[in-house]
Amino acid sequence: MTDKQTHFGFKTVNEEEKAGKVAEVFHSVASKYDIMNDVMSGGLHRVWKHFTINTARLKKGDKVLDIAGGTGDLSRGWKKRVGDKGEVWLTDINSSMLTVGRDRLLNEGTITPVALCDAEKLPFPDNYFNLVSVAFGLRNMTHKDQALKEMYRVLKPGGQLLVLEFSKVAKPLAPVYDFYSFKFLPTFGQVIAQDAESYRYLAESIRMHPDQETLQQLMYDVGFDLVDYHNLTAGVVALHKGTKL
Ligand SMILES: C[S@@+](CC[C@H](N)C(=O)[O-])C[C@H]1O[C@@H](n2cnc3c(N)ncnc32)[C@H](O)[C@@H]1O
Repeated sequence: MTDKQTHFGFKTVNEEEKAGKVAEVFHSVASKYDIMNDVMSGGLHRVWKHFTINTARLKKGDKVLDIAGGTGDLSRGWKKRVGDKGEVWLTDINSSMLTVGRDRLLNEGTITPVALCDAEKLPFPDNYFNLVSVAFGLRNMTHKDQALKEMYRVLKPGGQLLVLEFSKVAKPLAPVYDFYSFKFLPTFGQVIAQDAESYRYLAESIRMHPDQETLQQLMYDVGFDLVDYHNLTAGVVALHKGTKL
């Protein structure tokens, strides 16, 4: 792999191709995204997100940026935490995912601003947010370091970044997890979303994502302090926390 190439699942692609390929995945799955999440994780994604929302250092009136927010699960939780005086931005690079998220929040009576934007080039001022979150999004970004730098830039001093992402599962579980990921996920994808390929990408992209310690180091490298992580479901997922001092 040259330094102008990157991973798209197990494939090596030119860097400028990756965002387009990721976009195809999420345009394709947007309408079935929520039901697929429940089926694939047996509802566990709700527990992981609940844990994330409860972990955050937030108070009423705070400002929160939900990056790669998709269908809005975290944004909804953030809005409850910060109240009507707070500000929660639901953002995503993908118009299909963002439209589903915006409509869903509006239908539930959650009024919150929405922005279509790339995490690697955030359209927000420096030192603005008390909290930035990214759930299951970092894995899909071409330049993770650039995206993390942007998250750091828009946080206020004292602000917190929360990264919820698939991670490296505990060794004894790996064979079962691999069997499930590569045999069952594409089949669920085919039956429910008529798209096996996107769910094969999901399984592959998880394997190519940095493990717990590597992501922790990446966060330190871009400037975060007090970086630690909490494994959930034996490391299927990890919640990384970092603070901008
Ligand atoms: C698996 S979904 C996660 C959605 C939501 N956060 C959740 O936890 O259910 C990943 C999201 O990342 C978004 N995404 C991928 N690359 C991105 C980028 N460079 N900037 C912003 N969003 C991105 C996709 O469009 C997609 O909506």
